[in-house]
Amino acid sequence: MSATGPAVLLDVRALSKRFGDREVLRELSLNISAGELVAFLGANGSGKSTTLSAVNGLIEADAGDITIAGITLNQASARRRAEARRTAATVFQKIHLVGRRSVLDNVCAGGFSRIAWWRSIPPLFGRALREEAMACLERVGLADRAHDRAGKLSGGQQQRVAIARALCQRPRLILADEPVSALDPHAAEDVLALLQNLAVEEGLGVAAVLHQPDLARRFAHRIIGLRDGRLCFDLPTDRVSDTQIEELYR
Ligand SMILES: Nc1ncnc2c1ncn2[C@@H]1O[C@H](COP(=O)(O)OP(=O)(O)OP(=O)(O)O)[C@@H](O)[C@H]1O
Repeated sequence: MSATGPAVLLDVRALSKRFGDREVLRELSLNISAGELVAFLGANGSGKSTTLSAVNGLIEADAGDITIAGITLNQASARRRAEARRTAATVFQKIHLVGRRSVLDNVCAGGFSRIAWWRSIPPLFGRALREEAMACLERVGLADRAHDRAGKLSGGQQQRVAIARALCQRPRLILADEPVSALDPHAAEDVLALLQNLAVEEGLGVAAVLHQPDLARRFAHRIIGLRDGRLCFDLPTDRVSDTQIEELYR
């Protein structure tokens, strides 16, 4: 925390993106600070995933600036850009674990950017990486499943493993794109409670695209509402009215 408040980990300014003749993001500006979970709500096609994809580098925006942990991507050297991108770890709805490998091996994959390529084969993972991966599993409450095959775990547990893998990247920011859409209500609550805890207890910034306004209300500190690629509102959760949320989906 600086003298002026929590560190801004993500600052997006006037981000615009077109796919063909369709304007998907229209001068979108927002930020996320350390210690907060920010939910993104909006109807299908409103630009939520495109926003996160521009931040994590899966797509390139047409205009605007993205600053991650103080590094403005389009002004930085390739090395600094890579450093900024490592600071932001992404968790997807589709979990993409290697089901036949152990939970621990899957989590180790989060640390691959820090190790020599020839060490990224499970028998060659170093002890330090395995210990760090185990610590990440402890943070998500799954250390006791470290040696099980990942494919044996429930959907909710697998998403927690994916979060542990993201943590093994040593991020300051987690970008979660529909992290609970494939989960039952109980597992969804567990995953959001975990993401909230990582924000509050560990000071990470968390951006979570959600399709469940009720979960956003319960777990997010702030809600950003998008409609047709524009910001509709960006408010602390307790100041968002039901009408504002309904209007997003009309
Ligand atoms: N790679 C792409 N090529 C062409 N159009 C795309 C591409 N990615 C997204 N779009 C379009 O951009 C618009 C915004 O998509 P985006 O996935 O960001 O919306 P969203 O708010 O996340 O929606 P959803 O809730 O359905 O996931 C949609 O109309 C989508 O079809």
